[in-house]
Amino acid sequence: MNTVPSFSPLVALVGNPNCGKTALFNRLTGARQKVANFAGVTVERKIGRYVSGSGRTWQILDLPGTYSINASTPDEQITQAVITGQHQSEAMPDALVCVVDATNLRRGLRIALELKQLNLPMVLAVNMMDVADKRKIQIDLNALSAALAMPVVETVAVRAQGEASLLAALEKLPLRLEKNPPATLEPTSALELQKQVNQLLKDCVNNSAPASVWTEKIDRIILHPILGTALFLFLMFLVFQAVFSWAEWPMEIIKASVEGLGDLLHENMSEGVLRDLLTQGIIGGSGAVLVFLPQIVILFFFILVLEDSGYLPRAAFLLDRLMGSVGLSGRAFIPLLSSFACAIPGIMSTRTIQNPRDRLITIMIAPLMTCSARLPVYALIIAAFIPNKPILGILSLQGLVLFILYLAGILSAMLVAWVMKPRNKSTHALMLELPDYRWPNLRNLGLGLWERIRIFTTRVGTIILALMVLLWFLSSFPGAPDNATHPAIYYSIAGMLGRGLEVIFAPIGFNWQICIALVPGMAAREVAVAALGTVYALSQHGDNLAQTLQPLIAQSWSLPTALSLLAWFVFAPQCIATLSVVKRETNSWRYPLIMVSYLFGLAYLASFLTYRIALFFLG
Ligand SMILES: Nc1nc2c(ncn2[C@@H]2O[C@H](COP(=O)(O)OP(=O)(O)OP(=O)(O)O)[C@@H](O)[C@H]2O)c(=O)[nH]1
Ligand SMILES: [Mg+2]
Repeated sequence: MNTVPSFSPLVALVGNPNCGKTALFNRLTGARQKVANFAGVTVERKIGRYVSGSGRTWQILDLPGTYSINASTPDEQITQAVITGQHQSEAMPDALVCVVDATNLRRGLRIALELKQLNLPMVLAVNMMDVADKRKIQIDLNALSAALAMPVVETVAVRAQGEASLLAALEKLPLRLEKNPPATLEPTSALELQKQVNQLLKDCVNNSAPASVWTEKIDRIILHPILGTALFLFLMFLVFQAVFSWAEWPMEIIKASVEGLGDLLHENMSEGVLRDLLTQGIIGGSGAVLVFLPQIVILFFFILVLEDSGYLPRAAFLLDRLMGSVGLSGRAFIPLLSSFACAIPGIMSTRTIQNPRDRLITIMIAPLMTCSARLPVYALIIAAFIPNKPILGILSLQGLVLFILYLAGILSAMLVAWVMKPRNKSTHALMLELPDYRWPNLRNLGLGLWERIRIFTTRVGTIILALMVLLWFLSSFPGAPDNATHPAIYYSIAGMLGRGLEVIFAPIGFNWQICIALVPGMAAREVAVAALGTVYALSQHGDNLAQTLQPLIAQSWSLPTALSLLAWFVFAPQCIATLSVVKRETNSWRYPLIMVSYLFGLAYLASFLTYRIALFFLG
């Protein structure tokens, strides 16, 4: 009988940022952690496992990339703490896999030499060998292995079986069952390290080919102050145009299916509470959000392509001056850009910012970047109130309005950053790595989009659904009195709440139906759309249920109200999940509280001005 080894070693993947650690981790463990072509993608430790041929279970730890084991940023500190056994909740690893980028060995070998001092069993994985081969970089793995006195393997983390050699090397690694005591590091001088690296490169690497020619050529345009900036603006604009024009027909299909389902239930079920709950509460509510799936997918398509191509750090360079003028560090660019997807990963990736004050400012303004959950709200109101007419022949007016809303968020963020900026701040040059351009990996792109579809539909099917059922009950009971002049919802618990809130929000043009929707909208912003769907489905007299949300609000809101609501959502105090992440990252309640209050204030002010000005001009 075979005995299965019971000891499951903990192996940590360590190395420079952007060398492919997470790609390897995903390959080994079947996980789907985020992989992208810029430094600082992974900012927290992630654990996974795989079972090797011998039956042994290995625990694999993916860590944030680091340039040296002497950490300077909060994400690097995590890596340092884990590998030296000082992390509070993580045991010291039993072995290390040092991942290096074959096209950037000079930097990779530096950290390999540093890690070697920890005296842990270690394998060197020379990754990106496909790229190195193309560039005719020859690496003598045997010589490197002999010089470093450790197994050296080549890997291609983006190719099937690209990790096989690493698995084989791990199996052969002599592992001790008892843990080493935490190592005390004796820092080697930078000069000494450099000397050793130079020697290794001389003995083991034959690199006569120049660096990527393509990258240099493309950069001449993309990093050009005028051409590059124009291209950046064009790209951003393209995204918003695409969100509206490409999404049209898939949205029609979803809308028709949702409506068809509603009609089917309405016709085939007998009248009663259950039918109302299903058609008005669930289909009217969750269905109203589901329609926006295509727009979300298109937005993420662009984000993922930009992330994987290597464009993002370049955009950070282009905008560094502009950001510096309001006191933001160029490093804030990527966290802020990620916040367009969702503020939560954006806020987490501020861990790559070294200066605590810079980091705090970035956290505080991250929610002003329009997250994808707000897209349904914008899209709903824009589609209902902004005519779908072309301007200058090619641009759509709806896309332009969406662009302006995003821009309004960005400009207010810069204003807030400027207000928070320390007055005597010395500016320092932006040090960011520019990775080589890469074709976005199709599998990655597909997985990334699938992940988004899954997250979105899960939200529709769980939190939004649950809230809509609750809202439906609150909006249906108690029923209308006998002499009712309004629809029943007006007299319900939710109706009373909405009418109470209307006192506060009437000056900015919100009716009681909108006020009801604002409350569950705090759980997640797209819920506001679902809630409007339910509330308006219930506000209907008689049997004209077939009407979907968009024509309903077009009939019942004035244009100033619609504009005011758009302005509200540029600032709309963020969802509870964001606040709890701010609490965690800043370690206090102070900043989430400041954040809610200042955003609420700004939202109210912006809506008030918008409403009043619109009333003045539009009557
Ligand atoms: N061609 C090629 N690309 C690779 C390989 N390994 C990783 N990549 C790509 O390199 C980029 C960086 O990969 P990640 O796995 O995110 O790198 P990381 O080391 O986890 O980076 P951080 O989390 O920022 O420290 C991605 O665009 C990957 O698709 C490889 O072997 N060959
Ligand atoms: Mg990573």
